[in-house]
Amino acid sequence: MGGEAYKTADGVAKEEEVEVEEERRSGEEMVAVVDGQKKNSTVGQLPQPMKIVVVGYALTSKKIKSFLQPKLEGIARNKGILFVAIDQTKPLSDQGPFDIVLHKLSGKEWQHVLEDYRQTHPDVTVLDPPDAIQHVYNRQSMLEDVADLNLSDAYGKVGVPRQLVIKKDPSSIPDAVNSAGLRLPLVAKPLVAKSHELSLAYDQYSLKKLEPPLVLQEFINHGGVLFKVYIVGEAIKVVRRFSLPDVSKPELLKNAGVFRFPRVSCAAATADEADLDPSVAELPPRPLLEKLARELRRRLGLRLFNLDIIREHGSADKYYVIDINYFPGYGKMPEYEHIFTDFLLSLAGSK
Ligand SMILES: Nc1ncnc2c1ncn2[C@@H]1O[C@H](COP(=O)(O)OP(=O)(O)OP(=O)(O)O)[C@@H](O)[C@H]1O
Ligand SMILES: O=P(O)(O)O[C@H]1[C@H](O)[C@@H](O)[C@H](OP(=O)(O)O)[C@@H](OP(=O)(O)O)[C@H]1O
Ligand SMILES: [Mg+2]
Ligand SMILES: [Mg+2]
Repeated sequence: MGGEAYKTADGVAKEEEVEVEEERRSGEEMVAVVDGQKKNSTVGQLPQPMKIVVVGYALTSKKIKSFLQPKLEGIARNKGILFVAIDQTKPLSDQGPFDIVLHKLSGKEWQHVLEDYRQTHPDVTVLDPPDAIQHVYNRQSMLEDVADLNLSDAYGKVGVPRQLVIKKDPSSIPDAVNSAGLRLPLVAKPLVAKSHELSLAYDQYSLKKLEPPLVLQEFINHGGVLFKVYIVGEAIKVVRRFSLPDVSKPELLKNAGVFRFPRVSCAAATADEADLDPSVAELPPRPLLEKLARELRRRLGLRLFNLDIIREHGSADKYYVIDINYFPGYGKMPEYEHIFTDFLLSLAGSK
């Protein structure tokens, strides 16, 4: 467990209200000094000791840049959360002690390190368990839980596009697609979700040009806008993003071949301020998303992920989950600094 800190007498650190000029740390003890005085404002009351939550992180430099922004670190510090970089060249057990380990790194070796650490440190929350992350790093297993859930209620129906997995032999693809009865156009995605080389195939014979292992997914017209549903523990935020445009029947007949879209989703701009057809822009109903997120959190065993959801164009309530990402770009999620730090506090508090 981390050490203790003294915070405002009401125990709540409000970074907009108080400006922390200096923080003095001695060992694991942290004292917030505000306006030159220890923040112990309520006359006649002793300051409330507050635990420091120590979060060890193992992230790529790209992720550190997009996620661990100064604003997040500042808000975290004011709430008594300390982010500490994990040194991968040293044994994990010799570092810390941590309350939480936050990670997004690849490699079998790192997975084993974490699995061992979870066994020997059951009191530390590892965000998230490596095996649960592996499950969504494969585009076949990724959507299985959504399909099994088969969510359908008064607010809408949530499914997944029909898809086929091709492990090898590209020459077999046209027949495999035909036998499975998949409708063109098809989106081809690398089986390993960490790769983002997406293609759109307009005719059956061009499918031979694709490079397995991949999944072939039916393209669903959705008005060119998708919903990114960010999940942080129990919190949910939805944003709109521009997406691939609809493919009309004449266009499908007119075109042939495979069109490649490297990193298409990363290039996609926000559509939150765009002047859109209201039937396309309308966000999925909140109760539907709450139910979906709650179920997936449990089934996937993940607390940090996002869902890419599209609504079939012309339908009011038919939704498809097309992608699930572990520890996505939270830097693009509105208010993530507050949501994420509150989540970390809730984890520490629930122990
Ligand atoms: N089945 C589909 N129907 C229609 N459009 C799709 C479909 N699958 C993917 N797309 C489009 O292609 C984009 C990329 O697909 P997807 O989200 O699966 O890839 P990704 O590389 O995993 O993305 P991310 O960067 O979100 O991880 C989507 O954002 C969407 O615009
Ligand atoms: O938040 P969305 O739009 O879904 O996009 C994310 C991708 O899904 C993630 O895969 C990226 O993270 P990694 O580069 O760590 O895989 C992530 O990278 P980032 O955290 O550096 O922004 C994003 O590109
Ligand atoms: Mg995506
Ligand atoms: Mg993805």
